[in-house]
Amino acid sequence: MATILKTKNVFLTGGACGLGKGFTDSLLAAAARVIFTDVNRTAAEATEKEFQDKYGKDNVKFIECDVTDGPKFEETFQTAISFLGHVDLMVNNAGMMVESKWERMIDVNYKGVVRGTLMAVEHMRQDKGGKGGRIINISSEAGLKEMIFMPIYGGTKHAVRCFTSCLATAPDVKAQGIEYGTLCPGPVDTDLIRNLDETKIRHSNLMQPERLKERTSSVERLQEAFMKLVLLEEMNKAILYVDSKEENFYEMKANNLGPTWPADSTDLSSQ
Ligand SMILES: NC(=O)c1ccc[n+]([C@@H]2O[C@H](COP(=O)([O-])OP(=O)(O)OC[C@H]3O[C@@H](n4cnc5c(N)ncnc54)[C@H](O)[C@@H]3O)[C@@H](O)[C@H]2O)c1
Ligand SMILES: CCCCC[C@H](O)/C=C/C=C\C/C=C\C/C=C\CCCC(=O)O
Repeated sequence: MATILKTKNVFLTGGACGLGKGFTDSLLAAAARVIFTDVNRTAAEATEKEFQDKYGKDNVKFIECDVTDGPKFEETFQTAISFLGHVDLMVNNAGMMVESKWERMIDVNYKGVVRGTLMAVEHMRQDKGGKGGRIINISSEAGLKEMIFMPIYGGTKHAVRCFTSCLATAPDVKAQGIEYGTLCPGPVDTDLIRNLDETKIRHSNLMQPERLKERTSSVERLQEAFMKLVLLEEMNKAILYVDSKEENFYEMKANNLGPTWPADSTDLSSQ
């Protein structure tokens, strides 16, 4: 795997725990170099040490940064560029699911992803002197369907999917030399879905823990799906939906989800 990674210099948000930690592990195992951020310093420092021992000190570094803090996020991204030379894979993963903290959740889950994406685009775009690259944003099954338990979380995840797919189908995408992909996991066994009470989701009395358990994937399964996305020969417009019930992953393309307007504006760029 080490030799076929197109993108080796990675910036990932929310890498201390859960999926972000899993994705970082898989990228490092494939010989990438990763800078990851998080707000949880204690967990992140333990993760940094674990990965530095496993993959070498020069290959992974943690920088404390909250994705809702614009100036700090910008400064952290510039530090990452100095450390790596350039960033060619941006993974906007940091997220939370606490319906009662809905303003914070919109800031983290949507504004944090938009901020990270726009920063990476400015750095990567070949039509402005960059080297190109890939941007993967983490949405959710709740970004594809309406889930009564999580209307605001789901709204942020629909927004992430829509935003990413709009950029992927824009007329200047080829000139930018950037590919945009979205990962949409169903429930995964991380802290995000533990202790689901009324502060975290709505109608928690209707949530049947055994049914949730049946539908829950392991972090390892999501690592496999993530690497499938990373290793696609052509990734632009890909939306990878991971359902725990199926053996396979569902790969969709941005404009397979429904009509877009214009139908696909990337076609307009060649006219
Ligand atoms: N676990 C699931 O069922 C599931 C399903 C679909 C999508 N997702 C998405 O996957 C992503 C990762 O979630 P997870 O399940 O690993 O959750 P998690 O809670 O285990 O990990 C999230 C990480 O993000 C960090 N983080 C939170 N707010 C941050 C901020 N403002 N700035 C920087 N870092 C921050 C946390 O400290 C934590 O380390 C999220 O975007 C989540 O919405 C999770
Ligand atoms: C409550 C799980 C939160 C997971 C959030 C994550 O982003 C993924 C969401 C995708 C689907 C979650 C939707 C519903 C939960 C699944 C099964 C619950 C079964 C509920 C029941 O029938 O009791």
